[in-house]
Amino acid sequence: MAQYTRVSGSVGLITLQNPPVNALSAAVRQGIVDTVKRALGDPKVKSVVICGQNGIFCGGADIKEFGTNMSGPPLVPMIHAIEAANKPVVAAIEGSALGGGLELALGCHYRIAHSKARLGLPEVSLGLLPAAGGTQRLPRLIGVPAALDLITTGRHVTAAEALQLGVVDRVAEHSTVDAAVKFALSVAAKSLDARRISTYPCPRPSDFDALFEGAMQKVRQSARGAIAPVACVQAVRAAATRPYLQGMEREKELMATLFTSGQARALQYCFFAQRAVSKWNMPNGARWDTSKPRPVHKAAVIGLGTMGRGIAVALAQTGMSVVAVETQEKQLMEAKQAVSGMLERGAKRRGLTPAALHKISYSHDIQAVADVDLVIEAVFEDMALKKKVFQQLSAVCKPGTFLCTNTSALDVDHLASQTRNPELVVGMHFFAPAHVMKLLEVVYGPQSSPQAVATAMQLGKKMGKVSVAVGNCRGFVGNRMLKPYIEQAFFLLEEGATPELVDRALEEFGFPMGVFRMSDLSGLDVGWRVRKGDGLVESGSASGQPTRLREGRRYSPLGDLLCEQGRFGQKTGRGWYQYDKPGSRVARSDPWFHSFLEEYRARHGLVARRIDHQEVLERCLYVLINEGFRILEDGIAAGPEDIDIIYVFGYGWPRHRGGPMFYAGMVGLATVLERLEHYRQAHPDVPYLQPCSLLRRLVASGSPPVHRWREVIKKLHSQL
Ligand SMILES: CC/C=C/CC(=O)SCCNC(=O)CCNC(=O)[C@H](O)C(C)(C)COP(=O)(O)OP(=O)(O)OC[C@H]1O[C@@H](n2cnc3c(N)ncnc32)[C@H](O)[C@@H]1OP(=O)(O)O
Repeated sequence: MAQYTRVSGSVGLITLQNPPVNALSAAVRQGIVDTVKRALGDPKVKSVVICGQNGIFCGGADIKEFGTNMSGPPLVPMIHAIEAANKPVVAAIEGSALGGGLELALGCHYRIAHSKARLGLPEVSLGLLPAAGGTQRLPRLIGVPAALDLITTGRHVTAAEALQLGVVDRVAEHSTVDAAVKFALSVAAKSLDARRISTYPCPRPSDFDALFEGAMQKVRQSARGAIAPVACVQAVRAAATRPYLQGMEREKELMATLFTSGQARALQYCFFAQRAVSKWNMPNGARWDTSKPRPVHKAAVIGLGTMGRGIAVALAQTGMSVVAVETQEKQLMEAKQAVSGMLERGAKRRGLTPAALHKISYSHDIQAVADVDLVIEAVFEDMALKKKVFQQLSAVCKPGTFLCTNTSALDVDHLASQTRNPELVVGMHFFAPAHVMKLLEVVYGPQSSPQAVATAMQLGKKMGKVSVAVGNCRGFVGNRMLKPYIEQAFFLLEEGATPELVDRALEEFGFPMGVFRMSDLSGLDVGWRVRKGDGLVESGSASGQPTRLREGRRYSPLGDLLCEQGRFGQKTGRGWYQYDKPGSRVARSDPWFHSFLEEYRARHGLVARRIDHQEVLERCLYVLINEGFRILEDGIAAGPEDIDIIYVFGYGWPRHRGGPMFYAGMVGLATVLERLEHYRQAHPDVPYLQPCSLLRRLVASGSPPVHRWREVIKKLHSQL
């Protein structure tokens, strides 16, 4: 809806009203059409201001309407009518002007933004393009290079940057509506000839062809198969090469392809899934809206290895006081330097002074954490060591301190049992580098209090993370699903694939790195240590031939054999690939590994066969998805959205494919089930290929869309 009033005698004030973000729903669009008509027809009104209720101008088109039978007046003629008005129309931008919201403002003759407002055309992140004239007006207003940047990245700009770019005419420090009304009074009698952006010529840069070729190359590289960024470049190119109305036709044509695409559905699903995971609930009924977090003013990090350093940086950047503890003097000194460097670089990037530097105090004594509100333990991944740390923390910390562990797989309940107050213990599983990666798994056990979960979730949000609450099990959600995925990749090598082939298939699917390049980056020794701990590793050099079965299950010792040779990946300059030197990042095919693989196959009587990309994807991805269904069945994740967000934000799953569970729905659950059954028959010694009963049940109930899986899961749990 839109409210109409007349203010200051001659200004028609139109207020968009659709909480929480004044999205342009059918009712709002109708409201704008009606109120604009009223203002233009009122002889007492000499100029018009459009603003939004509750301090936010407009969050764009109503995304919930996409995929429905959209009714109500369309945006394009509505904005044209505003631009064509014979009375000045001023947009008063507070909070956000995004997508269709900014396009509406670009149709106005003037734009005034509050200094804290943010503006942008984020349609690309929803698999769309700004199709209400955004791709045609913005380049005319601010030039092609700047428009290309904003439209292809979807980034939000501050009011200051918007002013510098020429997106807005003025920035207001106090009431934007008051400033806009005052301004509207002052321009009431002025000619509008030079204020209609669609009439501007689009400036044609001298390096036109190189600019567009470069832009196209850039989006193709970074988009990894996403179609919207490519369409955005094409639409802006049309602005620079065609008259306005023809450009609008091209914009419409490109949007038509995007609007109904699977990628747009996937990206819009991700938008809502990201918001859904913040509304967490636990199997015991505790929920986000009934559990109050406790404020954290001072936090501590124990252990300043790579993870601890990143966590300390992320904590300090929230502005809170941080105590960083490392018992080894040398490591402490190195960490101090590294953390300061990270904070300084971070502040420089954001154009700030590194105030967070002074928020961190360092100590080698665990007693230093006595007065903190929350501790994050990030010592070496070793249960005995972590147990000891938790016993100490329980004795040292003031009553009520939350004790969190950054373990990536160990049993959080077991650590909780080492403390006097297990209800205060949760996992906070960060991803490396912890100050950069957006994902945080908040792991609760049966004893974790709702307040502990709420506090960890809120702290994660404060640290800029996308936090997902998950239950406690080996590897939690992300790493638990990764295990069968990696295992399949190893098996594919045994059967005839190469690391290059497997990685290419996964990278063409959209992962930034295939499984082997990723393994080289994170270090082969990490998994080796875990497998050793699990008693899976048999020494190959001693027996000459480690077996390929463990307790009746197929096992590939390939990773163990490479580790025995000291091939730990990038850090040693050798892994699944070779590198120019230790630490170098460019993976090159390694003839040594290829002959090693051939010898290995010969030794085990394995005959290499031709493996294609489809098999790589089906085996690696469907087995990971199958484990996702088991996780849902076990109640470790509350819904498919939680799993998808973990994979999109923590594991490089291509966002335009919506996350593994959404992808399964797109492929068709019956197809996933059939292919798993097929591979299970071919590999009866791989239990992970056994389709999970939830998947069978979903297929039996007609493969409902992903947003209806929770009903089936609920029914399943109530029957258990
Ligand atoms: C015809 C096709 C035309 C397309 C052009 C477009 O305009 S496409 C839409 C472009 N707009 C966007 O992409 C903006 C999306 N929204 C945001 O980025 C943020 O919500 C915000 C506006 C910056 C506000 O952020 P904040 O953190 O304050 O709130 P939330 O993100 O949690 O959102 C609050 C609730 O509002 C819902 N919501 C937000 N934007 C929209 C929208 N455009 N349409 C519908 N719903 C929207 C969001 O889902 C939250 O809902 P809850 O139910 O409370 O979870």
